[in-house]
Amino acid sequence: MFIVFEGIDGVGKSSHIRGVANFLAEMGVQHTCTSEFGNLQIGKNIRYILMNYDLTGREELFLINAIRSYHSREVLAPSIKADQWILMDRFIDSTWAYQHGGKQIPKEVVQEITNLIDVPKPDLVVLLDGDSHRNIARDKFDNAGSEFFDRVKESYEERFDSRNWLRYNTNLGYKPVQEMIRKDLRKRIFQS
Ligand SMILES: Nc1ncnc2c1ncn2[C@@H]1O[C@H](COP(=O)(O)OP(=O)(O)O)[C@@H](O)[C@H]1O
Ligand SMILES: Cc1cn([C@H]2C[C@H](O)[C@@H](COP(=O)(O)OP(=O)(O)O)O2)c(=O)[nH]c1=O
Repeated sequence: MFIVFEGIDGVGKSSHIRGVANFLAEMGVQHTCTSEFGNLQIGKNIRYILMNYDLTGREELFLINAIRSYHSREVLAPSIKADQWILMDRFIDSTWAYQHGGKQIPKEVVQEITNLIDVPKPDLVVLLDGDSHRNIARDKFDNAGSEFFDRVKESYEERFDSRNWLRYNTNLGYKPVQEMIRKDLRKRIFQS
């Protein structure tokens, strides 16, 4: 089961991934937690570039897809082969939300670049929808202002697919949302 957590910066993705990882450990489900910008050193370097250089949306798109392809080969493919559950912090829908929605790169351009790389499709996307809990003035994306984030949120809405997306209102607080996520995943554990 390949699960991706999506949502704006500071909405609680890392916290909920940690919670779900603990839950899977309790249930005896083999799993791995990963993200393109956080797992491998090369990804951390790319994140540094993204956060500290004034890149155009297209430049970001190329960089992100390069690391996406590499991370997929190095982390996703072996985990899938080993039949592990994957909990991933952001994936392709972040690119739709940030580079298409936020930075307003046309759909066709995002689609064309995305088509060039071969990556697995998530079984489930967990969309965390609510306010950011991060000190907003901290980084470049936050400085881009609330209109940027409104467009990011709108793009997530456009991408929402009721077939394999679940949405949670994080403004209800961490604990109730984590409980809802666990309840929904429990069904899937017993199905698999
Ligand atoms: N529901 C919540 N209420 C209050 N603070 C929260 C909540 N969820 C997360 N946080 C805090 O907000 C910050 C950002 O959360 P994090 O999980 O890192 O978000 P993301 O991975 O989406 O950027 C962390 O300091 C975290 O402890
Ligand atoms: C994966 C991805 C992230 N990003 C952005 C979202 C974040 O602002 C930034 C860093 O990602 P990340 O480290 O996941 O941020 P956070 O923990 O704050 O949610 O990169 C894109 O613009 N496009 C993408 O495809």
